[in-house]
Amino acid sequence: MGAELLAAKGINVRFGRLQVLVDLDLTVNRGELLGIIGPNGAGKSTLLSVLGGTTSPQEGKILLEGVDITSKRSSWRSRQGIATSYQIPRPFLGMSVYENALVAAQFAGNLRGKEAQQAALEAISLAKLDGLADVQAKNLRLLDRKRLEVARALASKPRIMLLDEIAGGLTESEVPELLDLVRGVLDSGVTVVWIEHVVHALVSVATRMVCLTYGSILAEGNPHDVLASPEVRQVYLGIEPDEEILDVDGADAK
Ligand SMILES: Nc1ncnc2c1ncn2[C@@H]1O[C@H](COP(=O)(O)OP(=O)(O)OP(=O)(O)O)[C@@H](O)[C@H]1O
Repeated sequence: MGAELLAAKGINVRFGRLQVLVDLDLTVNRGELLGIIGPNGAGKSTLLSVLGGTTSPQEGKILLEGVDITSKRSSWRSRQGIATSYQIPRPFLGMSVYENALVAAQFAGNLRGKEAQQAALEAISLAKLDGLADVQAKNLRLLDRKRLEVARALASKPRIMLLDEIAGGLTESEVPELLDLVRGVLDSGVTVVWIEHVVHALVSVATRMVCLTYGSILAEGNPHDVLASPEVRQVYLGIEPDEEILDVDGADAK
């Protein structure tokens, strides 16, 4: 089996007259954590939704292990192991953590009976929510809702997980806990694609990084090399090539 798990080939997406993805090629390799960064409006979420099947490209193909799945809906893709976790956690608020994971196992993962129950329990355990299994989702703090969102994706027994800005809204002290969770997902054998504006978080776990701008790939490779490249510094971080980085996270760098 080759390294390529999921691939986008020659993807073009237009919303009316706005071209959001331009002849985009992207490969996701088995076992990697591919981080995707880029300025607002670069097309990152659109790319993730094209991979997950909620947006159809006007041109191009999506391949899963070399098989063309471009015409397949997101529900079909989730049953084939492509799970998506969105920026805003949206569990069923009136259901418990366990019930939410179970529903995901049944509907996203197409699992039944004991197998679904087992998948839900394993997902809850990996997401470190064991002690909260009976708590209603509406009573969880934000970090635990994020955990639940990852648990719901895990319960479908995915091969690949697409994460869209899941660190958003967390405090600095909560981010390391989320990183531990994502590392755990990766260590369990799930390939991860993670879009994130919290770059320092992403760079600490990503095994490869892509910087997107105006719907095209500006740079890709080792995360530290990508962040250090003059093009990325200028376009994404707003730093001129000969300017020293004083405070990448602060307003001074903008
Ligand atoms: N369904 C849609 N209809 C019309 N325009 C859209 C739609 N979805 C996205 N866009 C536009 O496409 C462009 C790219 O959006 P996208 O959300 O993919 O960018 P992004 O890189 O994820 O941005 P951000 O970092 O701000 O989330 C934006 O100009 C956005 O307004």
